[in-house]
Formats: sequence, C-alpha cells, structure tokens
Amino acid sequence: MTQSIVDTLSSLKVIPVIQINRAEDAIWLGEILTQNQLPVAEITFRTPAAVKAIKLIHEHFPELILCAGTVLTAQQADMAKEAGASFVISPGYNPSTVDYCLNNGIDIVPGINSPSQIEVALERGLTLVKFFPAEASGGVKMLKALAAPYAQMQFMPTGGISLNNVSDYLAIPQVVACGGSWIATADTIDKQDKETIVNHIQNIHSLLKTHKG
Ligand SMILES: O=C(O)C(=O)C[C@H](O)[C@H](O)COP(=O)(O)O
Repeated sequence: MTQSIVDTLSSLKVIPVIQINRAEDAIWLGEILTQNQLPVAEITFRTPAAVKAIKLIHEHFPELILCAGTVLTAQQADMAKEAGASFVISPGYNPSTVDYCLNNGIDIVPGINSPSQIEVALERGLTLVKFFPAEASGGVKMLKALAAPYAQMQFMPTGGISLNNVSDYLAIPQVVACGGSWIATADTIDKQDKETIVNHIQNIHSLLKTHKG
C-alpha cells in the first residue's frame, strides 16, 4: 500500500462500502462521491456487477481512491486489479489469498479480529488491516485493547459503524479510516436515491468538522 493512499484514506476518514447490483449505477455514484468531497469507494465482490462497476469508476473518476471489497480468492484479487482497483480488502485473513497478493504486487488489507491474526499479518509485513466485524467483535473497547501491543499496525474498522459511533473509532490514533455501508446502501443505490446518499455524505462532513474543533 503506498503511503499516499494511506494518507488520503486518513484524510477522508470514511470509506463507503458499496454493494452494487447494476454496474451503470457506478457512474452517478462516482459523480456524487467526487462532487461531495468523499472521493473513495470500496466496491464489494458480493454481486456479479462488481468488476464492471470498478472498471467504470476507474475510467470515469481516476482521481477517486478505488478498492475492491469482499475479495475472497486470488482470482478475485486479479480481477479487481485488472479492473482498476488500487487495493483489495477481505473480511477475514485468508493466508493463501494474502500470500498470492503479496507475491503478485496486489495491495491487500485483510480482515482481523484477534491478536493472533494481527501477528500473522505483521509477519507478512502488513501494516494496515481491517478490523471486522468491528461492533460485533467488541467495538472501540476491543480495538483499543487489540491495538495497544502492536504500535506499528494501523486499522480500518468496518462492520456496524455509523454516524453514531464513527468518531469514537476515529479517535483511536492507529485508526486510518472507517468503512461503512450506511452511506450508500444497496437499497438506496437500487432506488437511485441520490438525495439520501448526498445527505449521508454531508452529515459525515459536518460531524468531522465538529470533531476537529
Ligand atoms: O470485507 C468486506 O468486504 C465485507 O464484506 C465487510 C463489509 O465491509 C461490511 O459488511 C460492511 O459492514 P456494515 O457497514 O455494517 O454493513
């Protein structure tokens, strides 16, 4: 993972996790995200439209930080990279997928929720992991306890995060950014409910401004 991507994620602070059913919806979605100063998207491999959606965003919005989520296999990691994703994210730590990515120049942020998994990640030279499922694994309290012994590790908490708890996670120094599907849910995208998505983004900006003091 390049430092400049980590720096951008850390300045944006929130990553919309997106499940897209119609690839063409990626175009107006990319437009909303860039126009509203949240130029970042995790497109999940939960639907057959994922690869095309990644391609469309990469083509139309090259400035947007684009990653692929729910990447479970080496083959999906290859497809994500070919389509234009800058890095891939997985819900868990799959040793063979992680090793494949590391050996093939694909940046991967695997999911972890235990000290043992963090140590496996560290041994592979990884310095950024996803903390998933964040809330169900013990939330902020668990992440603080997990992060403490591993000063060199940074985290992207995801799973159960919303406007109500995102700032508690962001207050942890080792947290780079939080992921969440609440910003653009599959249902909102299907309905092309742009207003709701823009509102969520604006609420995030207002919250982050307040917290910067
Ligand atoms: O690693 C992946 O790609 C995943 O599939 C995990 C997703 O990021 C979460 O499921 C989003 O969590 P919510 O914001 O609670 O909906």
